Amino acid sequence: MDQSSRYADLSLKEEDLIKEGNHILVAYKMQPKAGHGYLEAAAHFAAESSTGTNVEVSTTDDFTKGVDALVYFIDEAREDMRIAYPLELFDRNVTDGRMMIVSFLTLAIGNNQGMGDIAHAKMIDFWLPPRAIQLFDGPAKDISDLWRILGRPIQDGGYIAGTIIKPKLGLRPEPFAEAAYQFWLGGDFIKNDEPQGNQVFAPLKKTIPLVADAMKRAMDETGQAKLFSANITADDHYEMCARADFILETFGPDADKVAFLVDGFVGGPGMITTARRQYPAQYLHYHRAGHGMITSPSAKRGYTAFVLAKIARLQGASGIHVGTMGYGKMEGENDDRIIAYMIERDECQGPVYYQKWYGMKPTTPIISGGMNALRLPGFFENLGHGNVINTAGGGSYGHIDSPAAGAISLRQAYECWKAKADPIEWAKEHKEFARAFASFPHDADKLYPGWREKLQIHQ
Ligand SMILES: O=C(COP(=O)(O)O)[C@H](O)[C@H](O)COP(=O)(O)O
Ligand SMILES: [Mg+2]
Repeated sequence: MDQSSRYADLSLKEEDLIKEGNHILVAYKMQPKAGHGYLEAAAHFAAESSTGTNVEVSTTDDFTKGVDALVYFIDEAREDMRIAYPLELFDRNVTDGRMMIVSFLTLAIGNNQGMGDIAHAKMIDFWLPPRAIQLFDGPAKDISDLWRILGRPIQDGGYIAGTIIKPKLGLRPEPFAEAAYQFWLGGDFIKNDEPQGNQVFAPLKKTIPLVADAMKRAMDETGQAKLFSANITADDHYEMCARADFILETFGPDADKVAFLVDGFVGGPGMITTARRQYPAQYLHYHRAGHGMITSPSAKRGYTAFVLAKIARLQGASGIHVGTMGYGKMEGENDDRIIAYMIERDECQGPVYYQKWYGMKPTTPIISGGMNALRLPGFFENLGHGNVINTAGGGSYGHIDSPAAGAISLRQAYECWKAKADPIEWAKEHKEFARAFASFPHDADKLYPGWREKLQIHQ
């Protein structure tokens, strides 16, 4: 059945839809299956994503038609399909009238992902009108809160040197806390790796008090504040809150230095929102492990990493991983910097839409995955600033001198980039940075050929 007379209106202009502000606009890369016309398939897609199904139903009335999603633009050659979703379509909370991201996802990227006449469709961008921005929680805490704790300026407070406790699993409580202490002697921020929680060999109730003690000792030793991002991920929100409450109580007077890490992609929006609403005084760290199943450029369905990050800001993530833009071990490209810009700025051009955030707090780009001091100068150069949290697991615990030396090498890499210095020259004056060359010789060979001779290292 061709539904294009009802679910498509190509006379609608994007700029008018934006001016009027009554719709959420969504851009997809869509290809119908062979034998299906583009507009016909697009209209069916819009029907299935809003009020319709594949046949006319007798219960439809005139009001229903007023909340249809409408295809307003197609460019078949570029697989470009854009749909306007009326705001009224989206489910709102009974308790406080706010919007929920689950409703956006069930409509805009729900059933339409498994339709018989669609070969593939991937969401590449979306635009929210001012009213929708008002109706999402947004972050409660942001990077300026961390800078304040670290005693830095709350604007442009700069690079936060972090790590992930490694090995990923298999440390018992004492060695775990010792690994944390060793890094904190040189660095600012530690996060649980995303699968670390309450394994039988490292019970949370035994590990966390030791980590809190390690933090205290490291702060006494260095005279600096330290930060810990604790994983509270759990299927059951009562379990999640039990973990969070125990952690806050245990850190006691240092509880302001605790962030909560939630595995938000596998755990889902409910987990993020529960953490956001139950603990608005804590920095909320969104770990996105698993996202590659749909965001990978090789995946033709789902949505992009850019879309995921934008969703995370709406939900209230204080920070989310944005990859390493081609400088680390995970998939990514230099121009992924647009992901960081969209979540940290008050307005920004996305791949399709120009989004204004109307003062919603920013979400920190968290840079993680195979990073070390040698890779950082290029990374900062590409991004254009260093106001990020960077967690380098291997880059810290893989430093041949110590985790503290690893941490110091990261900060020196940031200082090197800020000074616009040549990394080899910088290494001559900065020992820990120099020792990163010997620690990660494959990277050194690739990024700084001839480094051995120039630094007079013979091994
Ligand atoms: O454990 C790590 C990094 O460890 P290491 O620093 O030793 O590589 C993170 O889970 C990845 O960063 C996830 O990727 P992303 O940040 O892209 O989501
Ligand atoms: Mg990890």
